[in-house]
Amino acid sequence: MNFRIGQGYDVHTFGDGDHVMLGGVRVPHERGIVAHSDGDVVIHALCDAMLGALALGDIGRHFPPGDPQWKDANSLLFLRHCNGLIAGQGGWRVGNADITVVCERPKVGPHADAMRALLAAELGIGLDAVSVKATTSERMGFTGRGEGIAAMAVCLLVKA
Ligand SMILES: Nc1ccn([C@@H]2O[C@H](COP(=O)(O)O)[C@@H](O)[C@H]2O)c(=O)n1
Ligand SMILES: C[C@@]1(CO)OP(=O)(O)OP(=O)(O)OC[C@H]1O
Repeated sequence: MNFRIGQGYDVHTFGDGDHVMLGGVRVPHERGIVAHSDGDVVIHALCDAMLGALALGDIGRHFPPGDPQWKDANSLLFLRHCNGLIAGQGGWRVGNADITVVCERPKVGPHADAMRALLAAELGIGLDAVSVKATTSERMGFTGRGEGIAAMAVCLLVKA
């Protein structure tokens, strides 16, 4: 078995709106997200981790932020594309992924299992191979002040 590891990080600011997309799940919130796509920081961080594991650049290289075709795009499209990309590099797949969301609110915990199920299904891997966690910043910094939301992802790619 061959292994590669990658990490990813993404941040978006809160803006007008009534929900945030996290891990493909619509989470009700009194703010929305400012982004070119749907601004799903969980998926963006995961895509960057998958791309990084094979040194394939980053999400902005594959889906340029100025490209109108990605306006309001569902980020699951990006994940599907990245999963196909790594498979096409000789048969890599995600062995497991571990994601941490950083925000004071919304509460992520009640939605984490739905995110895990969606991401695992999209990647074609087991539920136990996808972890979604959350933490606050104890009211410090930009996430602590509620200005934005961040996510970090680590993933292991495996190939027989
Ligand atoms: N947006 C968030 C933030 C945190 N949680 C859950 O609360 C726990 C405690 O967070 P601390 O930052 O005080 O350590 C954390 O372990 C998560 O279970 C959450 O669901 N959503
Ligand atoms: C996802 C893309 C797609 O245009 O744009 P955004 O939704 O703004 O997200 P970001 O993580 O800032 O940049 C990456 C872009 O590829």
